[in-house]
Amino acid sequence: MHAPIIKHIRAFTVFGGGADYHDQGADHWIDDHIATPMSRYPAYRQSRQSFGINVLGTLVVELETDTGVKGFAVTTGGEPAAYIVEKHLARFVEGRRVDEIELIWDQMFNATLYYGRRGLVINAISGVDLALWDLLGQVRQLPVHALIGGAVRDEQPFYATGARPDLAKQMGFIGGKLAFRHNPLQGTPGIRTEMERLGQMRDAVGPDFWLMFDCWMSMTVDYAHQVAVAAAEYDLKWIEECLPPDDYWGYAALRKKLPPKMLLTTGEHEATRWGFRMLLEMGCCDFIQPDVGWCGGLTELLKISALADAHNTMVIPHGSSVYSYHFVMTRQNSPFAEFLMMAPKADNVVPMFSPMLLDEPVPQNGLLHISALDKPGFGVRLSPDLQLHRPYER
Ligand SMILES: C[C@H](O)[C@H](O)[C@@H](O)[C@@H](O)C(=O)O
Ligand SMILES: [Mg+2]
Repeated sequence: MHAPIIKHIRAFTVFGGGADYHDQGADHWIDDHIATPMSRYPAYRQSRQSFGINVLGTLVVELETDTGVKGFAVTTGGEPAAYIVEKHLARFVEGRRVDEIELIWDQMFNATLYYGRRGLVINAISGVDLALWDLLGQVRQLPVHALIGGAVRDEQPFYATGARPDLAKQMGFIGGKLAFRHNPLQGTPGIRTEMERLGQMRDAVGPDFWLMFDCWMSMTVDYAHQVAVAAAEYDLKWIEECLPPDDYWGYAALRKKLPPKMLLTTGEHEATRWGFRMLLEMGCCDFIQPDVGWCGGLTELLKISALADAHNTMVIPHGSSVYSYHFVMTRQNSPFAEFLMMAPKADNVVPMFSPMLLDEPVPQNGLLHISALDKPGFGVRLSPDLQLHRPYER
């Protein structure tokens, strides 16, 4: 069968939620005193937007074939990522067949190796890769999960990340992940305050509902160890991304001295199979959490997943809407997934990349059924109401 040729790739930017989901309005739980590596500076403790967490905005990558079929994807990256797509990556995409995804990925990665390897460049490559998978699904009229081996389960359970694990339990989620809000400089008093919150949540949700802390790269090994020891009393299930992504040695040391049963997780700011090989081979964590929009896209996540499986390690992707839902449905070592509560008070379920995607599915009673992912590609459409800007039009 003749595979259509990709005639155009276009890179747009847009602000206001969506893939850059930290780009929210005021009074949102996701920007309320959450500890970060910048928390050592009091001026940057109240709001992550104050130090620029939402400075990039969303990158929208659109592909169009010579037969007029379109595919798209969104990720974090904004205008600098759009520059990389239009000025550098486009030459490896335009003129290729829609089914040359591996070849395109290899050329994009190796052509940017001298300045890429992780971060923004890999975000841009991820955006192109996800758009390629969406386009292939549109051309073949198949959902992405059917292109990568098919579902291994009928429905997928989710835990919820947000300020209200007590409400998440009522909504049917299997666990609740709280954002940690104190940093090492706030010492024991800060830990005490967090344990009061954790204890109240444990009382509210009972003994079996999972409770976790997300620490967003904000701690030292010693402080993370103190937090873990204190949180063991409340049966914290895992402590997440407590150290900077490059501190593989710190993660390995911390993991050796965590309380029994408590898991150590990380990976959302790691990239490519090589970065995750470091995490796996150095024994940094109990399971990995790649973001499919930041780690290299679906093509790379499939490689990362196989490597993790060989290490008997689960892959629980960082919340990334439909771009990870299709993936987790097809992997035995991804038995549950994350859902980020994007309602400002974390008190109801709204689509994660709202308001950018039409037909974006959400878990119902904490579960996503495979039938919710039956449309071609990733099964979503770009909202026509978006103010798209193409900064580097060719
Ligand atoms: C809730 C965390 O602070 C981050 O905002 C979140 O994006 C990420 O770390 C997560 O695991 O969901
Ligand atoms: Mg996290």
